[in-house]
Amino acid sequence: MLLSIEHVRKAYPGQRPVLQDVSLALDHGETLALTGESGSGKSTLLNLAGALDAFDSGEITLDGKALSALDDTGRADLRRDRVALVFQQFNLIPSLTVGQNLAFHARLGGRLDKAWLSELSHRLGLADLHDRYPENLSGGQQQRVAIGRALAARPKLLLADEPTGNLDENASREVLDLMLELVRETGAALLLVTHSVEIANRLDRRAHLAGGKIT
Ligand SMILES: Nc1ncnc2c1ncn2[C@@H]1O[C@H](COP(=O)(O)OP(=O)(O)OP(=O)(O)O)[C@@H](O)[C@H]1O
Repeated sequence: MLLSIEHVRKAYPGQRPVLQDVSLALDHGETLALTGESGSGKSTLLNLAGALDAFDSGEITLDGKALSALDDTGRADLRRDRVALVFQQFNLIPSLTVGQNLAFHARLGGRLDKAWLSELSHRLGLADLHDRYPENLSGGQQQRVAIGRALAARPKLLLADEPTGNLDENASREVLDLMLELVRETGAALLLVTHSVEIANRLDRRAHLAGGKIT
């Protein structure tokens, strides 16, 4: 098992708990769609799964490591080695070129493999765009850079929060196709937040979040 979430509770200060008792498991290489109404806590759960935030009780185990036992530094180390994220807003670094954005996280984590990066860049149709800046790319191109950047370090877990939410239908299909293809090829597991039933149906499994629990 790559990711195991057991009876997790999470409340933001001064609020009722967003997650009351969430249990969910994800195997190596498995793809899972997380659905739920706006405000149900999907992004919160994704952040916890990626060791980006702390939870109140329960346990999350990522690649054999219990997150409750880690401090901020421990969580940051685990995240850097195992996890990558793709967001709806692309979140590229505006002052870096496409080529520099692609290499950024892999380089930070000391896992830059130039041959793999070059293959990724070709597969994602980005080879001719390396010298451009994000602002001069279409949304679909920006998200392809974000996916390349995420997979460059060969993460075991890819977390994607509405990754095609800002794209039109064609770009959305193209980006999703490429992401699923590369995820399956690299053996990464994928936890993807989506409102789309069509997208959810393309993944191995689906979990629905409501009332602070998986239903
Ligand atoms: N950092 C935070 N501090 C305080 N409250 C927060 C924080 N992040 C989220 N919340 C609250 O927690 C609840 C769940 O938010 P979350 O973003 O996890 O939901 P979501 O299901 O991803 O929503 P959406 O589909 O609209 O993105 C919301 O009521 C939100 O206002």
